[in-house]
This record gives sequence, C-alpha cells and structure tokens, in this order.
Amino acid sequence: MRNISEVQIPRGRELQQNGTKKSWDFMRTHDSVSVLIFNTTSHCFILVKQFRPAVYMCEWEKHTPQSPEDKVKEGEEKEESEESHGDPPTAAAGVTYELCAGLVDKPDLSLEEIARQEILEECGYDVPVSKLRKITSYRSGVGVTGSKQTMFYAEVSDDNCVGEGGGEPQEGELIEVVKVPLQESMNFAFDESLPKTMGVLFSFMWFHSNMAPKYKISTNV
Ligand SMILES: Nc1nc(=O)c2ncn([C@@H]3O[C@H](COP(=O)(O)OP(=O)(O)O[C@H]4O[C@H](CO)[C@@H](O)[C@H](O)[C@H]4O)[C@@H](O)[C@H]3O)c2[nH]1
Ligand SMILES: [Mg+2]
Repeated sequence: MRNISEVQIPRGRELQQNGTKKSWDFMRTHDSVSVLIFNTTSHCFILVKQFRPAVYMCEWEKHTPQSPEDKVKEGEEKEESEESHGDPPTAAAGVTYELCAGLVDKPDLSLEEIARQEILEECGYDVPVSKLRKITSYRSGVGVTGSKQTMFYAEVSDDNCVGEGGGEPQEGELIEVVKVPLQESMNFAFDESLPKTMGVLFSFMWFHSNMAPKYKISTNV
C-alpha cells in the first residue's frame, strides 16, 4: 500500500519517501497577501501591471535556446544551435497583469494591515482595514517555494482614491495601475495574449460567483 504522507523528515536536502531517496531544492521566501480590488464607482477591477524579470527570462530563453547559466559552463556539449533566432523579445514580454500584492515582511503588522498598505502604495486607494474581506489562502508555489498567500477582497470607490499608486520607487518598484471593466472581465481573464497570474483568474471567477449577483451582473462564465 502506497502512502504519500509516509516521508522520513528531511535531513539536509535528502528525504526518503515510500522507500525512495530523493533530493530537492527549495527557496525560502516570505508569505504574501494579494487583493482583488473592485471600484464600485466605475464598476472596474483595479489591477497592477509590472515587469517581472523571471517571466522575461522564460520568454528570452525560448528565443535563445542557450540559457545564461549554460553560457558560463565550459566543455559541455551543446544540444541545440547557439544561433540566435532574430531579435530578443522586447521588455513587454516580461510585463504581467497581477493583483495588487505584497510580501509579508513586516512581523509587527497583521496580514490585513499589510494588504491595506499595498493597496495604498501600489494603487493609491486608502481603505480601512475593516473593509478588507478574506477570500481564502493557498500555497502560491508548491514546486520551489511552498509559501502561503492570503487573498483579500476590497471594495473601493473613487472617494477612497488619494493618489496615483505606482509602488515605492525607493524600493525599485515601478507599477502601472490598470482598470478592467467588470463587463469585460471574463474576456480579459481568458485572453491568453494578456499574460497574468492565476490569482487574477481565480479572483475574477470568485467575484462572478459570489459578488456579481449583488451588482445584478449576468455571468458568462
Ligand atoms: N503582485 C502579485 N499579483 C498576483 O496576482 C500574484 N500572485 C502571486 N503573487 C506572488 O506574490 C508575491 C508578492 O508579490 P509582490 O512581488 O507584488 O510583492 P511586493 O512586496 O509588492 O514587492 C516586492 O517585490 C517587488 C518586485 O520584485 C520589489 O520591487 C519590492 O521591493 C519587493 O518588496 C510574489 O512572490 C508574487 O510572485 C502575486 N503578486
Ligand atoms: Mg506588489
């Protein structure tokens, strides 16, 4: 009988599961919060758009078969041609649509307080903590990081808008705030030409099943 939970507690990078020795790399990261923001004045979702180096590198590697790490390794057989396939992708290939989100890196603040700060810094809306509603939490990555993300819902109005958002420039953040009209949100969510996170897809679906009736929106999911 196989029991997937029968794992000898790992020592170093090795573990034994079901009699098989395995080693695995992991990366320790902070947990995070994300927020689905809905503007009740304009009936729009408020998303952020930012350049993600990791996303860009995935696209870059498709264009250039040889990865930067491989370049520095010497004496290895190259399976694929080193020839470049035209110009490298533009920076736009690394820009994704995302929920407003942030790392849980301030131990003295609650998850709600961190979410509130991110909404203000990234999107420019001042929302009291009491207006934040927890949707759920989940593992945001199970292959390498295993960290947990807690997702919130925040209803805002134009009256809550106190700034432009855009992130904290001194922390190197460069964020564009994007409005997605509710009526267009499902087409937006499933348009694969617009790169986005799973959180955007999931939260839009959540809104359509839980909040849309309140706004008398017919769902085409
Ligand atoms: N934004 C977002 N939307 C999702 O739908 C979404 N779904 C998953 N995630 C994951 O959540 C984590 C935290 O999100 P952020 O990267 O937005 O965290 P911040 O604290 O705002 O910013 C930090 O990272 C910035 C960029 O590197 C720096 O400039 C800052 O200095 C630095 O503090 C990341 O692991 C991300 O993968 C999403 N993140
Ligand atoms: Mg962020």
